[in-house]
Amino acid sequence: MTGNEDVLLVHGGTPLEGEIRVRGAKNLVPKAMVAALLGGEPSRLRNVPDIRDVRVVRGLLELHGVTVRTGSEAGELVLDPSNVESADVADIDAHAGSSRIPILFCGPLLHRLGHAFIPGLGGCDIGGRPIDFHFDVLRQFGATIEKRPEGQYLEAPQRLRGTKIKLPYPSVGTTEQVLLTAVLAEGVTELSNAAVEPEIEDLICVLQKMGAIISLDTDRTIRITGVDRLGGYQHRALPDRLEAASWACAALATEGSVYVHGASQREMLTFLNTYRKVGGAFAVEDDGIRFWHPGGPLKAIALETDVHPGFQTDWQQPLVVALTQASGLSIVHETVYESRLGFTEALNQMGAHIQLYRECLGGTPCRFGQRNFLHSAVVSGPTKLQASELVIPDLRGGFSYLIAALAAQGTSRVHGIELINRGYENFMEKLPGLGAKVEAA
Ligand SMILES: CC(=O)N[C@H]1[C@@H](OP(=O)(O)OP(=O)(O)OC[C@H]2O[C@@H](n3ccc(=O)[nH]c3=O)[C@H](O)[C@@H]2O)O[C@H](CO)[C@@H](O)[C@@H]1O
Ligand SMILES: C=C(OP(=O)(O)O)C(=O)O
Repeated sequence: MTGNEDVLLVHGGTPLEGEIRVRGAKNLVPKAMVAALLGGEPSRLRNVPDIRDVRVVRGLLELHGVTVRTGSEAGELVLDPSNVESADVADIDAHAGSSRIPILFCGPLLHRLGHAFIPGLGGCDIGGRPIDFHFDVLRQFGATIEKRPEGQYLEAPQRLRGTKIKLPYPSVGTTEQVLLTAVLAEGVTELSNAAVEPEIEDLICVLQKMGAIISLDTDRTIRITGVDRLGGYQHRALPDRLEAASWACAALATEGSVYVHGASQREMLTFLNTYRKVGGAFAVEDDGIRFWHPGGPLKAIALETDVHPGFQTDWQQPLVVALTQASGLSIVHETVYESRLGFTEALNQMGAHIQLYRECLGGTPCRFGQRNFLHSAVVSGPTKLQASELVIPDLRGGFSYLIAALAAQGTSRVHGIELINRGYENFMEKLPGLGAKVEAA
């Protein structure tokens, strides 16, 4: 790409047609990389996408003394944690604000070194995103935490001990925090009201391969029996169901057809049901899923985001773009993040009719109902979208703006596209491969 690397001109109005491949999940791969810190031997992770969150975690692991090299297969990483004890982490401040993953280094570093320093977190600005649950559970394991201006300093005065925890909300990150800490803690940990996203199950598989003992009950309870030592693992990361859904929405909104190699039905059941209700068509094949607009009007729906197995919040933003093309009034109730609908303002500038509400418009009152957050939307469609000047606010919002620009009439200027690299591998190559007319500004 030449010109301004961070601004993309999108000439809209052409359906996306063709094939792309999704690889390992952004929400699993960096965590499986962190898990390698717990092992006494090297680990091998396959199906690793080339995205910024992976590069950030690789840098952090290397800083902590883990040798990371590419394996013989494309997308394979070999992670060797033998030198963690002798690493010099003086430069850790440079990693502040890079992603949400550093918080998950706490348990592994406390086990290995007895202390950990966690720089300020990054990640999408879609709500307050506190980390109070993380610190509450780490204290329960026996860690002490000191807030410093540059980050958080943690110590484990003695070996961490298994404990009984009930999460106030099934937080994905906190569930992973508990898993990565409990596996080497002394005794049994019982975690109730845990998150059970497919990426968490895959992390459990990684840890079991390393020698951990973990059971998952049907009532969101996870039990972990701590062991004294873990080995390495060999694992192929589950595919990115969030990226797959984003391309599915792009096919629908542009009236095109996209075959997503690597997409897996099992982890996308809820998305696929919703896609069908909106009027999208799909065919599940051995190696992936084909998504297309079958012609005729799309249908308005009522949608509530939720923890798994509900409708994943990261699917919401791309689907909203497709809903601007559906006939009638769609209702969207975002119950996971309080500020994940702000991206709709730019869609309205493009001609969409989306009204935000503070009330819980879905069937279920959520945590945000009485708290003044614009977390429900009514999307009135269909509306013709016109090109616009767009500034990317966050990862999924950014991909959603690309979809809107591709569906719109005219040429949009999309600023901040670098943010999309955090979770969408090679999207700048995938787009022209699907017939999208895009160029650097
Ligand atoms: C890197 C990664 O995997 N990111 C995913 C992960 O984010 P992440 O792990 O950050 O999300 P959580 O599930 O923890 O957050 C869910 C809710 O819990 C709240 N909360 C969380 C922790 C805490 O200490 N206190 C607290 O109040 C959050 O503000 C939010 O309202 O799960 C989200 C929900 O599926 C996804 O949208 C993100 O893509
Ligand atoms: C919110 C997301 O990610 P993160 O937690 O990394 O900010 C996302 O993937 O949409």
